[in-house]
Amino acid sequence: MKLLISPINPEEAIAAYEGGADIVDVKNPKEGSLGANFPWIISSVKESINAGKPISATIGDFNFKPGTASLAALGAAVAGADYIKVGLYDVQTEEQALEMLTNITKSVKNYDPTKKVVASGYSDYERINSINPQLLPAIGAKAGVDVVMVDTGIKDGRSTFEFMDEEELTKFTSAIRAVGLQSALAGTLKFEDLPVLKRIQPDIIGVRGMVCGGDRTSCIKAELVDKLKNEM
Ligand SMILES: O=C[C@H](O)COP(=O)(O)O
Repeated sequence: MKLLISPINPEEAIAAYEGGADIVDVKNPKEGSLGANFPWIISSVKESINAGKPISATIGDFNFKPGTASLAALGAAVAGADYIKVGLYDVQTEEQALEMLTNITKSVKNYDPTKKVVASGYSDYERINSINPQLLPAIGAKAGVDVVMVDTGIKDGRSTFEFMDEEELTKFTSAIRAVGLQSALAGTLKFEDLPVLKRIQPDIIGVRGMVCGGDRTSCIKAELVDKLKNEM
């Protein structure tokens, strides 16, 4: 399993990097679960770790706006992100998800085919009226994305494990593997979730709150990233 850590600025990115993060994921929690940060923050995070690890950037919790999302995705790629992550938040149907992901992927890969697109659904999809993430492996494969993920849409302390149990998450990651893509799990993961995460074996786990000491509005601590990396 690779470890994706979500800093909000270069200082936190250095802590994530020094603690041993495999992917440094720039986001802006003030604008939502997968809130987008500014292009200059993405670039400065990349510089701060001297491009020592891949950079990921979230482009937002999107509604059905394929054009806006494609332009945002290109912006993140130009700013230096190696992984471009989109949240299918106010997207309800398979047709909408496919149109979003196909155009985002085209926009990113036309610019640089080595960049990776991450399609994120939400484990708490029922409370935000979003698409069921179990539909995303097939849609993601059709659209040409690289990674399919789940996170929580509402950051109120409830974990992905409260909305999807081990069996559902195993089904999700197996379906992703079966179509040749990588899987990522996130959403208020905790140290005590590590045994079940090791059984599920996603390719990537994504965290913030866990390495801030439990409060995601606090800051990332290198020693907690290091502890997590060791326990993984
Ligand atoms: O991509 C990962 C998210 O930032 C997870 O954040 P969280 O662990 O605070 O839910």
